[in-house]
Amino acid sequence: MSPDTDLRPNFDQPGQVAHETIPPCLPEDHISRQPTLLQVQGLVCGYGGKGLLGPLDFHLHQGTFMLIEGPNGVGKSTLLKTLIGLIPPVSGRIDWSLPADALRFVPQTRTLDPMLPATVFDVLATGLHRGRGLSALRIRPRRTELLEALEVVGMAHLCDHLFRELSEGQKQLILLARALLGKPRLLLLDEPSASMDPEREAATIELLHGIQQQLDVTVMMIAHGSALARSASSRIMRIDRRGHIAIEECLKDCLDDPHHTH
Ligand SMILES: Nc1ncnc2c1ncn2[C@@H]1O[C@H](COP(=O)(O)OP(=O)(O)OP(=O)(O)O)[C@@H](O)[C@H]1O
Repeated sequence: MSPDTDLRPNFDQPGQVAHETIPPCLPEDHISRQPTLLQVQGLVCGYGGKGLLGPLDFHLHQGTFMLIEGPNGVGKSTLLKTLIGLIPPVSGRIDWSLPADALRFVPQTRTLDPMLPATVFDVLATGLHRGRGLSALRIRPRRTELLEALEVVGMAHLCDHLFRELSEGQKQLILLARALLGKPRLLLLDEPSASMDPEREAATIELLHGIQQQLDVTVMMIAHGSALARSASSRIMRIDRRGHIAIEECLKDCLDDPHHTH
């Protein structure tokens, strides 16, 4: 992130966070003129060769804020994990046109080891690891760099605390700070505000919206029924109980996309 760009929302004064909807600021035809970062064709996601979701066809332009909604258990997390290669697709194609290290995934905190003997600093430092194995762990992070990322989410005071002793909402903010290290071009977030109070949730979505608008970072985020998240979004993917998707364009610019409903 550019040090000149102050995206800090009102984390310190939660009572003053505005709850009005966030106006989409991009010009109407701006997004469809942006490069396509992701093209998905006939994708079926699932486990052990058995389909859970799909077939899905959609694309993602740079600069999009895409919200993914759907009932529990339909496969939203499975979809994100399949897109980033953590789960092999049952069938179909996933074509990224940006390097893997430009993507950052923010998992649900409940998927993490509750006994993890790491401080917030340690967890954040893993956001700088590149490559595989022990060589990836030998990185010596600069404390100031990590503190700057923590300041963006209002958590710098927790830098030396044990990660496992934080609240779930605080953990979510730490994982978000970790995702902001380096220069991500795409953030994939699995319910980043699930455990947050309304003020923190509003500040987090305001922060993500600011990152998307000012740094041209593309966002793909799972969230359950958040009106604020909807208002920040330029596309909403709804997954129904049969594993089918419908994509709503919140700006008129993408309506020429032949894959926009399924
Ligand atoms: N490793 C796995 N092996 C087999 N099945 C799995 C695995 N992980 C998840 N599932 C199953 O896949 C289905 C979809 O799970 P997933 O977590 O993707 O749903 P979701 O839509 O993200 O749900 P929620 O909104 O509750 O987070 C669930 O029935 C789940 O039990």
